[in-house]
Amino acid sequence: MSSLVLENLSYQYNGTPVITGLDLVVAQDEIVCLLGASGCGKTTTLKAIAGLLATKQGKVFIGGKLVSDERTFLAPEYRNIGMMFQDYALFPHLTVADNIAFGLTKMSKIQKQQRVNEMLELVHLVGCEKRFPHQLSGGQQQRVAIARALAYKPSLLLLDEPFSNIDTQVRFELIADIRRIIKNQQVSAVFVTHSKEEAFAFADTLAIMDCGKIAQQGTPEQLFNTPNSKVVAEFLGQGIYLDAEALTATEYSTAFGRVESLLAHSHAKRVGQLYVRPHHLELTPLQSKHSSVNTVTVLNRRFVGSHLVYKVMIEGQEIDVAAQSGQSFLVNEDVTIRITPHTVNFFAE
Ligand SMILES: Nc1ncnc2c1ncn2[C@@H]1O[C@H](COP(=O)(O)OP(=O)(O)OP(=O)(O)O)[C@@H](O)[C@H]1O
Repeated sequence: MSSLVLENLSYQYNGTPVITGLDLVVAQDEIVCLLGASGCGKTTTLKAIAGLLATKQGKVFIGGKLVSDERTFLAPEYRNIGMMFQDYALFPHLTVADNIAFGLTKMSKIQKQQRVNEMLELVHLVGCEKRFPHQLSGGQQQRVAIARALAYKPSLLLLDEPFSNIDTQVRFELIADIRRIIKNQQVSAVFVTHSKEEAFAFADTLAIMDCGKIAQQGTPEQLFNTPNSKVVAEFLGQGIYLDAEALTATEYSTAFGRVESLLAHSHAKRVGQLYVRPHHLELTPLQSKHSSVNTVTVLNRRFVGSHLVYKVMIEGQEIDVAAQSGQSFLVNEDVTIRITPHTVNFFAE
């Protein structure tokens, strides 16, 4: 059974549509990340799932139970969800232990103590139970927040930008840690972030939002390699578009020569654009002194530790291309560019 199902969900703020017929399925124990441009409706979707706002159009099912439709509205406290929202920070006047125990209203004192101890162990904060939030680091505070959200064993966890206040140096360690904790508790989660890197590190699947709907849902690899639309491709890639014509199921003609696809595609329309990412491009020393279609000029070079990155201009669009090992080009040097065989993203016009 799915942990969460949103069916044709819509919501408007003062007559302005924000969510428009959104469908989403979250499987048991799955961590799904809602990603999308600022203002596309991610937090609104999370609030609708939580019951922090009432959606009258569409259905919300949590653990198979209908919690919201045009006639039904179950208040947040009856939805069996744990929340880790930025606005739901820790209570500053309560100790770590009391923060974790806050939602455990139906338990005896001994049961509460046991559960708090279990949670402290889970989040590696044994010994910190008497401290107050201001006596903890940002990462430790987030661990208390996740312990509090998980303490009453919710079936679904909702996380809104939980890592945005954490220093980048420790952020990815914390993400790995919290992912481990969630997986250990076998709970499903919906997570909202602006950051692709956080989403890749934390989620099992990504759901890219656009125009109030889910444009595509899948694993990071699926979305990265086979985006179903330009919106998804652009959201995950730093690529450029090249005019192209599909010659066969695996071959395309561009101004930069023929491009081979490692995956066959069927095409209803042959004319369109290829979305080409930096790692599909290869620079080599100029093969001929006479300028050819495959010649570009190095605009800029940048050392990034393990290799050099060159900025070049292709059909009026700038793109960064990583150098092959041992290669070195100068700024203003003309070089030959090649599009290597890859799983092409072709969008017909
Ligand atoms: N209480 C409100 N009243 C009116 N409009 C609102 C309200 N809350 C949000 N909005 C608008 O609804 C749209 C979606 O907001 P939402 O916060 O869901 O977006 P988001 O994708 O989470 O954005 P961000 O990534 O910037 O946090 C935005 O245009 C926002 O200005």
